[in-house]
Amino acid sequence: MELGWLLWGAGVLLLLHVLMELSPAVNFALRIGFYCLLCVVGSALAAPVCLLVNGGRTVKNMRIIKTVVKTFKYFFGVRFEVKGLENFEIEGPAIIVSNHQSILDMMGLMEVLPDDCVQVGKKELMYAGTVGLIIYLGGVIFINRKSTTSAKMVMAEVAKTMAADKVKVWVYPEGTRNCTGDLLPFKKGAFHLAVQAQVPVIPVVYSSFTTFYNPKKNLFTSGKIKVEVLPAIETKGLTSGDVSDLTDRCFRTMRETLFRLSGCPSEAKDSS
Ligand SMILES: CCCCCCCC/C=C\CCCCCCCC(=O)SCCNC(=O)CCNC(=O)[C@H](O)C(C)(C)COP(=O)(O)OP(=O)(O)OC[C@H]1O[C@@H](n2cnc3c(N)ncnc32)[C@H](O)[C@@H]1OP(=O)(O)O
Ligand SMILES: CCCCCCCC/C=C\CCCCCCCC(=O)OC[C@@H](O)COP(=O)(O)O
Repeated sequence: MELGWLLWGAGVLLLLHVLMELSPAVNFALRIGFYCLLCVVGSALAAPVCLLVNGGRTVKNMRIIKTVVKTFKYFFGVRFEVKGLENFEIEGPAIIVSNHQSILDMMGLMEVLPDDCVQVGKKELMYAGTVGLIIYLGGVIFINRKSTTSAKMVMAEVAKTMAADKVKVWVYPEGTRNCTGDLLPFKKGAFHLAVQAQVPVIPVVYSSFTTFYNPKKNLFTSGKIKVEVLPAIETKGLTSGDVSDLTDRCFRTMRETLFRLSGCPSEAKDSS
């Protein structure tokens, strides 16, 4: 009886292995599926711990979430090379802006996430089962991207509470995932927020994943991601009239850094 089960198990594993060898699409789907499974199971395990330790929705839960997510990279052979962490050492609130390539960014996010920092996320994530629950417990700010008015209202509220709660806020200013090796134009919400709260903007750039991760080509192998935390950009004294300039300045600095870290400026520019 037990031998039967063992043989079945071995058979299924062998079949999966053969399928993965034969078909890049299956290989890719299984690896991404495994990533999602890790997220779902990790969240299910972390949620009760968050509730027991911190009692509910609070940014303190991010430490627990971070501990769990930081183990994921070992399953996929993803390595991080981080520079400039000292630029996070700013007392009190700040807006952190970074590029967003894939759902895999959650690993990169947790790799460098400073204490007392919440992210801005689309509200649909709240309904992603246990992942939605853990994101809620971590204090993520949910916005409705389809309604600029309501998103702006949420962000204005955040500007008011940032100083009181002394939290940093992490925004993906591209507003969506983008895995082309270039940046999408930045939305202005993050920069309005920084100016309204008169707090610095800290750009963070992740090198392009294109060499080891490309959903269109079913590519997902091991690889190295370079991360650089750039010096803070002050916003003291800026007004809403300066937001466009601030956005452009940040965009240009981050784009240059992206190309430098990815080591293939011409290729990245071509694909834009
Ligand atoms: C234990 C195991 C666990 C495993 C599981 C892992 C869990 C990990 C745990 C935890 C991590 C959680 C991580 C979550 C990650 C989520 C990622 C996402 O979901 S990314 C998508 C959503 N994020 C964004 O979209 C933000 C960026 N977007 C913005 O900031 C936009 O600006 C937004 C949404 C506020 C408005 O977007 P518009 O599409 O309407 O575009 P615009 O051009 O920016 O705004 C239109 C006009 O409104 C003005 N405006 C915008 N914001 C304003 C403001 N606050 N005040 C005044 N005017 C404003 C602008 O200046 C513009 O006007 P003029 O064109 O310049 O005239
Ligand atoms: C028992 C419940 C069953 C529910 C199944 C839920 C499945 C969820 C599984 C895994 C999710 C893992 C992803 C972790 C969080 C990813 C955050 C993220 O990167 O969101 C994308 C968003 O930034 C941009 O959205 P779009 O590029 O505009 O789209």
